[in-house]
Amino acid sequence: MALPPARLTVLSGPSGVGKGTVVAEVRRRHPDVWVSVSVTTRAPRAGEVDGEHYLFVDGEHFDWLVANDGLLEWAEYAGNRYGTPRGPVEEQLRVGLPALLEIEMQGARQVRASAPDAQLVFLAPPSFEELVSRLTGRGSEPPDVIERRLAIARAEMAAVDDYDVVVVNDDLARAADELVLLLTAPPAG
Ligand SMILES: Nc1nc2c(ncn2[C@@H]2O[C@H](COP(=O)(O)OP(=O)(O)O)[C@@H](O)[C@H]2O)c(=O)[nH]1
Ligand SMILES: Nc1ncnc2c1ncn2[C@@H]1O[C@H](COP(=O)(O)OP(=O)(O)O)[C@@H](O)[C@H]1O
Repeated sequence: MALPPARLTVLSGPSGVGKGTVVAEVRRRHPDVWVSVSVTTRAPRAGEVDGEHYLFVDGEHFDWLVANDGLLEWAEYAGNRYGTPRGPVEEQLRVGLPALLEIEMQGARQVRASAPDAQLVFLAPPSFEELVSRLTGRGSEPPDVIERRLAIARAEMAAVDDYDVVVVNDDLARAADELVLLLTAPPAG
């Protein structure tokens, strides 16, 4: 009997909603869940490890990856570029295993266009006020960067209908459980 096709799942949501926290919780409970490591031109934050949180590259390296079709999708976000290395995702799906991308909205749309079977999950905050408080409380960005991210967040919240599923990140454990179920759910149809 043929195995069901492996699923590509995209998790998006506004900055500060808790994408990184939910994905970390999923991996803590299920270390076997495979999550793509993106390349970015953004500078590492304190505590971020090259090759683990991101592959930190300069603009020239990023250009080279784009020119050589090395990225499955990429986007500019708040003044930096981010992209998903194509090879590891394709290999994961080729051997029949689920793959998770944690990326922003423009990238999610590119994935939808190139892989119509991909499942798009939107991680939503319990309220906009809670989003502001999480983003401010994280303390990793100066006020002007927070303002810029909140402006993008408003647009992102308005695009929720583009997604297949909405997971509300109120209770961390519940949100992580929901995401695990979605990752392993067979594709519809
Ligand atoms: N399109 C795209 N977006 C990405 C990728 N990697 C990360 N992002 C998104 O880029 C945005 C900014 O990421 P980051 O600077 O790490 O900030 P944070 O998500 O607020 O902690 C977030 O919405 C990420 O989901 C990628 O490979 N492609
Ligand atoms: N379910 C939750 N309840 C309360 N705080 C949360 C929850 N999930 C995440 N946070 C907090 O919100 C802040 C932003 O989370 P983070 O994972 O960095 O967001 P993102 O990756 O979406 O930008 C962090 O300080 C994190 O501890």
